[in-house]
Amino acid sequence: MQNQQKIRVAVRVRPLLDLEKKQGHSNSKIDCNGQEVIIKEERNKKSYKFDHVLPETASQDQVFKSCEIDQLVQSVIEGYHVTVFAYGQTGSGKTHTMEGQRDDEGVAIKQDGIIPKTIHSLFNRIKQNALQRDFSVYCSYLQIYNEKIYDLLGEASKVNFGIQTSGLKMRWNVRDQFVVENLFVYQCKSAEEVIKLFKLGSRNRITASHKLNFSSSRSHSIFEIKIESVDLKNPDYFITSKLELVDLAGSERISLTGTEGRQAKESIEINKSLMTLRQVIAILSDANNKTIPPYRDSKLTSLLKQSIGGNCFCLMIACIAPLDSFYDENVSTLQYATKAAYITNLPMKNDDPKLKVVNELKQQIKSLKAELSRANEHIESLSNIVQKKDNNQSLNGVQTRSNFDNLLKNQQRLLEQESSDDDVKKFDQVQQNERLIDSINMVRELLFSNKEMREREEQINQKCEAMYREIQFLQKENFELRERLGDPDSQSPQKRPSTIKKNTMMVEELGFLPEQVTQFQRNFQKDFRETQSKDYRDQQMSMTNQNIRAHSQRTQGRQLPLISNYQQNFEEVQQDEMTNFRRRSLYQKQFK
Ligand SMILES: Nc1ncnc2c1ncn2[C@@H]1O[C@H](COP(=O)(O)OP(=O)(O)OP(=O)(O)O)[C@@H](O)[C@H]1O
Repeated sequence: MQNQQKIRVAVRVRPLLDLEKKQGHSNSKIDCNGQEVIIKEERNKKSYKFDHVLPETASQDQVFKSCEIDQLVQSVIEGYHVTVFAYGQTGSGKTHTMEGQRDDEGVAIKQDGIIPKTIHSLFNRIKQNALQRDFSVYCSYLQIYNEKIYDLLGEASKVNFGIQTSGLKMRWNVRDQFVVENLFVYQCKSAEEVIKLFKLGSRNRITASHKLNFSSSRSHSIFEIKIESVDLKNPDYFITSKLELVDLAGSERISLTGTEGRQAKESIEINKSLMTLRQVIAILSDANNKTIPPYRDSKLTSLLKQSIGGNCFCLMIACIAPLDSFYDENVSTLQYATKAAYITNLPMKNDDPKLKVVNELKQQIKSLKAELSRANEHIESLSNIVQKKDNNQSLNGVQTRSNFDNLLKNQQRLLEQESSDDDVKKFDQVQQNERLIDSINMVRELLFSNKEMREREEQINQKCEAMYREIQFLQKENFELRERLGDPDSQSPQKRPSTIKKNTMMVEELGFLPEQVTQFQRNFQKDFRETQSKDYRDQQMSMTNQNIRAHSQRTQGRQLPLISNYQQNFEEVQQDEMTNFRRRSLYQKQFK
């Protein structure tokens, strides 16, 4: 098929770290030769080929260029979904490749990785296309930790992480497949804004130290950038696409990482979800295997369903490290990377779903019109037969559907005045007339239901637009509220919560004017500086978090009924289509 695309696979070998060199390790195990990776063990030598091979000397820039990520960004601009994910064992360099080099807090600060480079590339492309299309960019960031989903940009932070134990819910949606409910989505105007959010989320991501990695990610993370664009010349042409940048937690053997207690439990969960991912890859890569891939067995595979074996352009970056102890895991990584390269995706342009429904309905109306004109012709020929048979009756050319009533009357008259001489002839005539009357009624019903469908379509379009406006309004409201609350993200953790608490109370509960709020803020900050009590700050912090959570639930909760309304309407239209279809088949049967 024309649009089929294999998952592209790149392998990156990380260099030995200083500490590893000091410990006496050397890289005699892995060689890169063009598109080939050769991995050696004693006398064994295994060789694997990939789309891109990045040796240990490859810089972050070279990785970005060799993997042709700029082209993927262009695909997103054109309306295709794109996923880039890093895979490999713990400590193999996934986070370094995706984010860059981390500081002690786990935030990438040096050697920008794929994510920041991609964000810059995206905004450059948006600039280049700004004269043709109007773009809106939205971001969200989540982590899957111990098989639960947490919002890295919402109220889930390291500070109150323990409170959000139940995680966010995942919901099945016919169009987008699995979606996470109540995930914070931010509209961003510049690359800097997106990067700021990304860094904030990364800081909230859970990391821990173990024997193989000083700053090991304990969760899978998905940073999603959604792009909507409208053609400036043709505002009806609306496309939406998403770019998912995924940094998986690394598979790990507890015997090597030396993890215990909570970390050991994390290892088990990480390995379980990666096992499901491997199963999905193995099934999809084997054309003879007809088993249904077990996407639903883990949150990770559910959320990556569209990316692996779905409708996205997908790039997998398999990371390996040149250490003896990594040999088995490296071989396993290379084997799954080889399998992934066999998986076929079917990237599709994501035109506006609203537009799609409208086009489908237009198509349906067109085919109903064609059927109707065929029915008219049929009626006309039947009328001619009837006319010929009854010389005393003149039907005066029943030709179009506007003459249905005349036809009906004439046929009834015909029935009443039928000569009684020939009983057999009369019986035929009666039957024919009955059929004719039935068909006319049926055509009428079809016309009527067509009209109803058009009205319904119009209503749905209006509802869609209203809902869309409402969602945008809510997002804007959320964003503004956060900003008004003193941009908690840019403040130090000690200062942030109490300011938020004060602002939240003022704005939400008391309903002060903005100038009053600003004055209160100033007073409060002064009060706060004078208040040295740590207990007081802790108490304020927890109250603030509760307020933000309550507000977020309230605003996001308002979107759900709208969405369910929309779904209900959509189902009703589908029901109507079914009824129409049945009517048409009945009608066709009648004339066979
Ligand atoms: N290409 C590279 N050049 C220099 N240092 C690297 C490179 N790749 C990885 N590193 C270093 O190796 C260490 C482990 O890398 P990283 O944290 O990215 O591994 P990971 O695969 O994300 O591990 P985990 O799954 O445990 O999170 C880090 O100190 C990182 O800075």
